[in-house]
Amino acid sequence: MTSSQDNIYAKPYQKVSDFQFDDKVAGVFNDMIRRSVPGYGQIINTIGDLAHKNATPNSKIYDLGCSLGAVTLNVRRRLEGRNCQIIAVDNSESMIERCKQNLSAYVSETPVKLICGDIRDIEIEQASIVILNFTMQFLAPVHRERLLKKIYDGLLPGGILVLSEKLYFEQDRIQATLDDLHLDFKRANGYSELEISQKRSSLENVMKPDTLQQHEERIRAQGFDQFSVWFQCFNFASMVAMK
Ligand SMILES: C[S@@+](CC[C@H](N)C(=O)[O-])C[C@H]1O[C@@H](n2cnc3c(N)ncnc32)[C@H](O)[C@@H]1O
Ligand SMILES: O=C(O)C(=O)C[C@]1(C(=O)O)C=C[C@@H](O)C=C1
Repeated sequence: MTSSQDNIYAKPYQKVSDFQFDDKVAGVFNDMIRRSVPGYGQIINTIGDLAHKNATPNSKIYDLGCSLGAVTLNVRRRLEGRNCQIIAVDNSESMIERCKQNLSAYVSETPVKLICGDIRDIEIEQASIVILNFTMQFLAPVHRERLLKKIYDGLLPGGILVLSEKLYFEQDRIQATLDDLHLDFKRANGYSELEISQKRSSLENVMKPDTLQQHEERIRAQGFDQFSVWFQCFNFASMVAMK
């Protein structure tokens, strides 16, 4: 997957506008997410492993908030001979356009239905796996419970949800420490203090992280039988929930 280097926040802005998944972001997104989210590459690969182990024959797999298709591409390679279909959804036209190109670069027997739309509006059915990889954090908190309920209802018995999110911690020293380690990760990946602070301002109104406890309680409240964090680095985690 090609991507230019992210220098969107490198020059000073008088007023930083709210973060959007527009054409500018889509053009650098692969670089941006790899330099911003610790463990991103490992999470993508492991979602492929989870798909390989859990996708049942003739079922559907949903990649909600698919961006450039990193999850879909990895999962698609791991579904050999199972007659599955992947449904990949994003409401950013720029992301969907690029995702389409990325998917067409490889041949696969598994069909992908690419939908440009809101994940709150799409139907989920016959699913063995639903993946929300750093997407739900961008949905206003009031919409999160209904989305999880819809996912639970659309999963087949034994189906799984993979949910990756940035976390917030109520213990103030833990929050400050993990946040600082995350910022060091960004610094080590070449982001300047200006880039870090302007990106932070732009995300403030649009990305609202929950605590791990909020995630677990809300997920279990929908009926999921089993829940665990399977990956965490600083304030980024990936969870798995089983129906
Ligand atoms: C951080 S990115 C996800 C990264 C991607 N899953 C990956 O693993 O590379 C969040 C994506 O969710 C999409 N998104 C945010 N809210 C959405 C919504 N309500 N409906 C559909 N897509 C949404 C954004 O356009 C963006 O592409
Ligand atoms: O929290 C941050 O500082 C981030 O940059 C995180 C994050 C994310 O978790 O999705 C935010 C926006 C971009 O999509 C890439 C990374």
